[in-house]
Amino acid sequence: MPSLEDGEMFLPSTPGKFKDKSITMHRQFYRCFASTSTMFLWALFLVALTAAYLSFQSFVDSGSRYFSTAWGGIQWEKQVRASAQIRRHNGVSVLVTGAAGFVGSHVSLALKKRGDGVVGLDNFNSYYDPSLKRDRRNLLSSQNIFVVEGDINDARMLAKLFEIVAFTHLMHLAAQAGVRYAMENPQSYVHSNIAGLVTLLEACKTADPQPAVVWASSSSVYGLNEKAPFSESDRTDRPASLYAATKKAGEEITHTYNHIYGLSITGLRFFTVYGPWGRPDMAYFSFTRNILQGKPITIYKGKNHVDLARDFTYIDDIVKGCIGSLDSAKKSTGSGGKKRAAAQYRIFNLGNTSPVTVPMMVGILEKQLKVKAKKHMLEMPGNGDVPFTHANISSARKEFGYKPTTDLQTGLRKFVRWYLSYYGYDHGKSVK
Ligand SMILES: O=C(O)[C@H]1O[C@H](OP(=O)(O)OP(=O)(O)OC[C@H]2O[C@@H](n3ccc(=O)[nH]c3=O)[C@H](O)[C@@H]2O)[C@H](O)[C@@H](O)[C@@H]1O
Repeated sequence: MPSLEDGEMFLPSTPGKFKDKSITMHRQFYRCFASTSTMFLWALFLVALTAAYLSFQSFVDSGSRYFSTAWGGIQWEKQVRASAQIRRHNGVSVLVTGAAGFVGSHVSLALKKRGDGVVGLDNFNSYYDPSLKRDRRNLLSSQNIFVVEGDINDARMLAKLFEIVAFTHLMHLAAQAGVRYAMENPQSYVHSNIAGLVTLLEACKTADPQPAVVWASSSSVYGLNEKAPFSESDRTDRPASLYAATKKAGEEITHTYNHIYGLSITGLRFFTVYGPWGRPDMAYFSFTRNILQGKPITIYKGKNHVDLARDFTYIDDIVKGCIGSLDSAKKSTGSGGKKRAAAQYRIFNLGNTSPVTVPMMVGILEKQLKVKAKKHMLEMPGNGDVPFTHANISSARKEFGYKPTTDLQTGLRKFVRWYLSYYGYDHGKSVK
């Protein structure tokens, strides 16, 4: 291939009578021109290279800003180590993601209480009032549990945590929750429940030792399943919401990490967990707030005016299920990112086994609050809801003796007592 330096290519193909002199002049001119162009091209190339480098740097910087720089440093490492310290014989050290969340905070406290090492991780996002998350965090720190402020998508931060502490277990409870919000902000589900999960599993796979992973799936994976009660072997390939689809995807994703890298995996399908320090986006919580504020509540009705029903499960029962799963989990089998032997893969329903209709749940709240609700009935919109849930829990019972003991009436009484002590009985006017 001729190059720009090859002046010959610009010469006339048929030489004329002024050939000698003019050709020499032409050659000099074209040589000069050609070398200038080459230099120009090189300069352009260097400028482009520098620009690419600079924009990459700013991308990395903005990435770490996005993940917040609230982690790192000697003091931070000291807090992580202290929090991870095991204080009982045969204890475990657990990294709890979503530790400032509803289930995460309860599980963290229960583990710490029995002498296990616990390090929390939470990004304190604003899906619901972050001040409730901060208050849960304060509760945890009063029990010497340190909650790292960070995102499960931050691979560098995760690598650092696994470098500092040889976690025996990961209790992964961080997620974008909520069935209906998925229509408003679908990307947040992909960010936390898919991308975040993969980042976390990558960190677990390379950690040495690899932790055993216990994580929160959801009863929503049963989707349009009509066979009741729901068993783990029932169909889960017809999710009704994007939330459910990301949880189902999580079950498949964790399976691949189990299969390829030897991670021990236990997925827990939670059934509408409720209780003190709960999530304000859930129906029992927002209904309580609205009833106290004298505002109307919307109660969805299924097809043919059938009442919707949920297998509401009290938080203390869920905590027992989480700890039972953790204690019965076998070790991961991989090391150095390689599987050494087949590893355990389990999925359990953690429900209450006695569904209650939403109007009955409202009736219990009215009694506890001693206020009548202003009910607004609405046909269930096509927003991802399912008509009912009902757990078969025989697998969890057999494997680690899971046995829920709190009925909805008792559980809601405890919730209402907490709600009033936290927000006050002023019809929620000073709701945080
Ligand atoms: O167990 C699960 O898998 C899921 O349980 C809950 O999801 P959901 O059962 O929909 O809980 P709520 O949002 O509290 O709704 C409970 C019931 O109240 C109904 N509802 C909700 C809101 C409302 O304004 N009106 C109303 O009638 C819903 O249709 C549903 O039947 C959680 O929000 C999910 O994160 C969790 O994964």
